[in-house]
Amino acid sequence: MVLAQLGGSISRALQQMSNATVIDEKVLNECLNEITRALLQSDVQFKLVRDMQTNIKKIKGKTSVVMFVGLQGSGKTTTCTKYAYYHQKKGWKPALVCADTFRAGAFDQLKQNATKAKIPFYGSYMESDPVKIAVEGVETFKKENCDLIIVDTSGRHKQEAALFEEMRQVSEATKPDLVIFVMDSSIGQAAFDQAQAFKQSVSVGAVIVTKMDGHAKGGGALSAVAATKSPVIFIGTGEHMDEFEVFDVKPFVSRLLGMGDWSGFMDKIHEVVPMDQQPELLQKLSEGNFTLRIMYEQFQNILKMGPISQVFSMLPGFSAELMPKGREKESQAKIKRYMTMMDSMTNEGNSNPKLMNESRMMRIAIGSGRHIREVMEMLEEYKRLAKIWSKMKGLKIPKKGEMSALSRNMNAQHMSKVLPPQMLKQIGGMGGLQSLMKQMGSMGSAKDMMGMFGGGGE
Ligand SMILES: Nc1nc2c(ncn2[C@@H]2O[C@H](COP(=O)(O)OP(=O)(O)OP(=O)(O)O)[C@@H](O)[C@H]2O)c(=O)[nH]1
Repeated sequence: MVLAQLGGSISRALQQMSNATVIDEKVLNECLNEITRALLQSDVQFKLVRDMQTNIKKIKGKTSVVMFVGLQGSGKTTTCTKYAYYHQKKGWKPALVCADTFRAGAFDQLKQNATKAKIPFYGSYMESDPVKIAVEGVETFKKENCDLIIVDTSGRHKQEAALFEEMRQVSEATKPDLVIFVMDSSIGQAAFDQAQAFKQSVSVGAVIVTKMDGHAKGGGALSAVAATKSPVIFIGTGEHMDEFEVFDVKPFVSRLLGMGDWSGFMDKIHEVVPMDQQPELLQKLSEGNFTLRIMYEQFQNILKMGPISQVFSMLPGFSAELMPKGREKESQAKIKRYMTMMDSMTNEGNSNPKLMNESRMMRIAIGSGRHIREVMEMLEEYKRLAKIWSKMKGLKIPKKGEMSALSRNMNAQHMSKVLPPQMLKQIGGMGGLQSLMKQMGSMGSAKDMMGMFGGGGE
């Protein structure tokens, strides 16, 4: 098995496991068996593989201590609860410790969040020593057999010596398996220095970017990743407990580039559109040409492929608005109706929507036996889709099999143009950016393993 295949098999096995709602013995065994098979096929020594299996199983029963660090207001406390809640849903037994004695109200906030999520918490109104609270909290929850103990630490408005000293002491006393640096997506270029300062005090092993629901694109995350040499594992997308997503590099990069999820789009084209139609479709899209004909053909593909609900969501724009969930039948009928009107449009001799006027619309309506209102609705739908698909203009058409590498390279190239030069320099120029994105891309499936296997530190 070549290295790329081995990597693929392992990623798939990990991804399957991270998709599971509860990671129990069975899910873990399936994942390990899958990895074992791939390693053996790659001629890795049997003894090595067996030892790996045993070691991973041993670590699984161990309690993980995860310490959160970040500046005040970065969203640390909120993120601690989100992280705990996320893992609770996956079958973990998390607990929260509030070692933030600096901000009045921090304990109340954590207590309130934890109570809402039914997660045990520990803190004190009287004790002013964060190290003492952290140690007591971790010990208490270890005794209670919690397997994920999350320690929230103090923040400050800016990086200052007292904060870092406190963090260092808490870390030394609690010996976390993973330290997570929480950063606000809007900090921009300050991210590098900030993340580096934290990394110099404690061994940051992962980054979480908060407030991605706002206007900020989160470009600073790249600097934080470069400074801490650690992956982004989650993003915060709102104030609520479940507004928390596993980090996915493609939409993140697309957002940075302001292009929508077009690299995912390329993969989707390959899934949905028949092979022989792909080059022509991509060619037309790269010319910025989303015609009614293309819309018609994609409708045909969708209707042919069924079950419609699964296929639909694969093409950009064709999902939420055109076909709300649970109303597949209605949507299918709507598509057929649109197609009849489009047929009548072509029969009428001119299918250019730009040349549409009321009398033409009326003729199309009569020709297809529909109401003029429906013709207008269909044209509106066309405009909406054309707008989404017009983003594909200028797209380079990859050869078969080059998809991932190409989208990665293009992303890096595009990104090097939109990133502030100073940030690009910090990251290590174009070469640094490319390897950073590769690193980010390969993190996908490893992220859930981090807490689990106690990794993440240096
Ligand atoms: N919109 C949005 N708001 C968020 C997100 N994460 C946190 N917040 C909000 O950001 C504000 C600050 O969050 P906290 O969790 O209190 O910040 P903190 O970093 O713990 O602050 P200190 O405890 O003082 O260090 C709160 O109003 C949160 O509700 C997010 O992903 N999106």
